[in-house]
Amino acid sequence: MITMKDIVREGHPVLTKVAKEVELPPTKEEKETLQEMLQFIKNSQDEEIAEKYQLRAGVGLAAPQIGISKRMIAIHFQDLDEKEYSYGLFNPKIISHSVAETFLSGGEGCLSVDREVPGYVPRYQKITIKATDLEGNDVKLKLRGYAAIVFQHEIDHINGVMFYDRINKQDPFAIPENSKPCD
Ligand SMILES: O=C(O)C[C@@H](Cc1ccccc1)[C@H](O)SCc1ccccc1
Ligand code: NI
Repeated sequence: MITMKDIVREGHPVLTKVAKEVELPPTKEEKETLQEMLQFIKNSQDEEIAEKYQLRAGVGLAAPQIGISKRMIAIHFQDLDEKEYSYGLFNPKIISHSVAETFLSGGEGCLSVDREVPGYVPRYQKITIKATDLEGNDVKLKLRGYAAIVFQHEIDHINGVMFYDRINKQDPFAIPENSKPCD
């Protein structure tokens, strides 16, 4: 079972490397790892389990965050319309995106960053991604708003990009052109 001791923290080189494509079909071990990543996110949202194992709540996790430099991400959350997103994905890729941008007015956090980093993180408002899921199916997801933000945060991780890399250094709260807050 993955717990916080398995989460790599900022400063570790694996977080700023571009992770390797997973050769498909994935090995049994790669599938098990991705399943464990998804289970960690679900556990982190379960009050009792999170309390018992002192898990920090998360909605996504990328393999580099557990020290594995492979293109695998796990995402689990319900958006405000109660739509559930629960995916373990191999080799996710953004194949198209809007010009328009968005951001969370409260900024972003990260399970690998044990500090507050204030500022808006500009993200695309809409994205289309393709990937392979845990059952080996090709998936194509059209995402917008908060879901688009979560998936972009996790895809950044497999490209070695941390959320604070995207914050405007001169003015962290500058509102990017052609953007609107997501919340
Ligand atoms: O570190 C991670 O990759 C998990 C992040 C993902 C994330 C952060 C900010 C915005 C979108 C996605 C964690 O989920 S950070 C903690 C958290 C928990 C619940 C809701 C939002 C963020
Ligand atoms: Ni993160």
